This record gives sequence, C-alpha cells and structure tokens, in this order.
Amino acid sequence: MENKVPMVSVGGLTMPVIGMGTASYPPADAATVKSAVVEAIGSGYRHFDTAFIYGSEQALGEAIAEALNIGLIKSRDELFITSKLWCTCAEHDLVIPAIKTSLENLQLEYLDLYLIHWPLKFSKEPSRIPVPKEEVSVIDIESVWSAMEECKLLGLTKAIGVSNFSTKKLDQILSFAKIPPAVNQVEMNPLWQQKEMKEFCKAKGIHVSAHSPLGSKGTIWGDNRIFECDLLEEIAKAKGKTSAQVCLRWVYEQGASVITKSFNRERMKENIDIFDWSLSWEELDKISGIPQHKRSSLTVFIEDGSELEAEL
Ligand SMILES: NC(=O)C1=CN([C@@H]2O[C@H](COP(=O)(O)OP(=O)(O)OC[C@H]3O[C@@H](n4cnc5c(N)ncnc54)[C@H](OP(=O)(O)O)[C@@H]3O)[C@@H](O)[C@H]2O)C=CC1
Ligand SMILES: O=C[C@H](O)[C@@H](O)[C@@H](O)[C@H](O)C(=O)O
Repeated sequence: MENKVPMVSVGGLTMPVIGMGTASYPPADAATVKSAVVEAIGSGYRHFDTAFIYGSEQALGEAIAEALNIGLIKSRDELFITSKLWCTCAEHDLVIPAIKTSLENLQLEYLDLYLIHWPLKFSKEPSRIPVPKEEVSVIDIESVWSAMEECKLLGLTKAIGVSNFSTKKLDQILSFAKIPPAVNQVEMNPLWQQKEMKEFCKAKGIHVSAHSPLGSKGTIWGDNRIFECDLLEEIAKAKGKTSAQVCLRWVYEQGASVITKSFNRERMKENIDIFDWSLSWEELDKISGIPQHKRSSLTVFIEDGSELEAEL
C-alpha cells in the first residue's frame, strides 16, 4: 500500500502524523506485538511509539529487523521511532544509561524522539501498584532535561521532548533549555480536547502529540466513553465512517499528531484511512461542545495520584 500519511515538522525532523502505539493491557506477548508491527508497516505505518515501561521495545526492534529482511522497508531511516524515559530513571546520571538500554532493546543506533514519560521520579522500583506516594516525587526537571539534551548531542536520539507535562512544567523547561522540547505527548481526544495546551504549544513552537485518541479502550487506565458517545456515532454514520475514524481525524485537524494502538489488521487499516476526507465546520463545532472528561492514568497507577496531579 502506498504511504499517503501526511508529515509534520518536529524538532527539525519530519514525522508521519499518525503513529502506531505499542502499549497494551494486559501486555501483549512479544510475538503478537512483532506481528502487529510488521502488519502495520505493510499497511503504511512508518511511525511507532514505545517506552521502556511497555516492555514492547524488544518486539518492536524484532519487527523492524524483520521488515528490513523481507523488504517492506529498505532502510531504518524510513521509520520514525519514539521511546520514553521511565520514572525510575528520571535523574540526571540515569538518563544516558536508560536511552542506551532502550536502543539495545530496539537493536537501533538512534531514536528519532526520546521523551520524558512523566514529570515524576520513583525513588526505587515500585514496591506495588498503585505506587506508594512516599516512593514518588516531582522530577528535578532542570538536571534531567540537561541529560536529555546530552542524548541528542551524542546522537542517541534526533529529537527530545516530554509527555504528560502541564503548561506550567513546559514553561519551566523553556526558561533554561538550550534545546527546547520538540513534542509534548498528552492525552487528547474529543472527550479531553486540550484547548489550553494546544494554544500554549502553538505559541511556543512545541508539537502536541495525542496519546489515547480513542480513550484507551480495554485498558485499566482507559474506558469506552468514546465509543458510547452518541454525537461521534451520529457524525460517523452520516459520513460513512466509524467513531474511531472521526476521533482520529478530529485530532489531526487540531494540528496534533495521533498515536493510536490497534493490533488488529482491519482496525489498523481503518485508523490510517483518515487522510482523504474531512470534518465540516459544523461537525467540528458540535465536537467542540462535547462535555469534557479527563481520564488520567496517574489516578490508577499512583496512590493519591489526583493530589499529585494538582502539583504538576
Ligand atoms: N505517554 C503516555 O503516557 C501514554 C502513551 N500512550 C501511547 O499511545 C498509544 C495509544 O494509546 P492507547 O492507550 O493504546 O489507546 P487508544 O486510545 O489508541 O485505544 C486503543 C484501544 O482501542 C482499540 N481500537 C483501536 N482502533 C480501534 C477502532 N478503529 N475501533 C474500535 N476499537 C479500536 C484497540 O484495540 P485493538 O488493538 O483490539 O484494535 C485498543 O484496545 C499507546 O499504545 C502508547 O504507545 C498511551 C497512553 C499513555
Ligand atoms: O505503570 C504505569 C503505566 O505504565 C503508565 O503510566 C503508562 O504505561 C501510560 O499509561 C502509558 O501508556 O504510557
């Protein structure tokens, strides 16, 4: 299939506006992730999102090797690969070893984008989930960011950015960064539209990437609300599309990139088929009025996560 996915400029790189997520719950086995990624490459995906904590780096690396082997792609450079620094390594001296571990897992020499996963640090390997609050603190962003900058200067990644950062935290980074964050990857979908974040990032030249664009259906941190939203279904029906496609197209029309996960062949094809039609002003206006509902995985994974969230 011809790759007709639009590209966006991010930190001096071009990035396909849709990326395939590789986080799943319960975590899929390596063979499932590998075959889903190979299938996705065959369907035109060129952008993949992983993280140390997902446990999917190895399988993604194997899929890339396989795609090269069977000639689906000619060179690794045709792909855009993102990984993320986990909270147990969110301190200056642990960042370079962490990205090297991710690269080793992926069998790659460089990442395209390396993100700080959360503005949080775990003092040790969490003793349980939800992580006890005494094991969690707010990241020392200045020292961690300088190590992220070193990752880029060393050529371990082409661009650096953050994830789940508030505008307040972004402002902090911008006050000292030699290399500003290229991306903030945040939850964004018609039920959590990120209007303020979108305006802030536009003004500061930071690209917004949307994770959970379908509400992370099927995971313990997600829900099915997107698929139960009558308005989205109504719009989808009228256009001969699905609610998922309407959501993904909506994110794209906001100027954000879309990171969505499907390991199902038909749905991954459906999800990438959003670039030759558009939403009307009237439809966009109706979506803009949907009551907002933030669904944060912090409250699932961290004890008193909502209190902590207020600090971030
Ligand atoms: N930075 C961060 O903190 C976070 C990053 N992420 C990243 O973003 C990616 C996407 O987010 P994620 O939480 O996975 O959730 P999504 O919002 O992309 O939803 C994925 C779920 O929806 C299902 N699905 C996918 N396409 C369709 C469709 N067309 N119709 C119906 N159901 C569909 C999938 O099932 P199936 O596979 O069976 O199709 C899966 O259960 C993650 O994989 C991860 O890479 C996610 C959360 C947080
Ligand atoms: O342990 C915590 C979880 O992994 C969570 O914070 C992340 O996995 C997040 O939901 C994501 O998918 O990026």
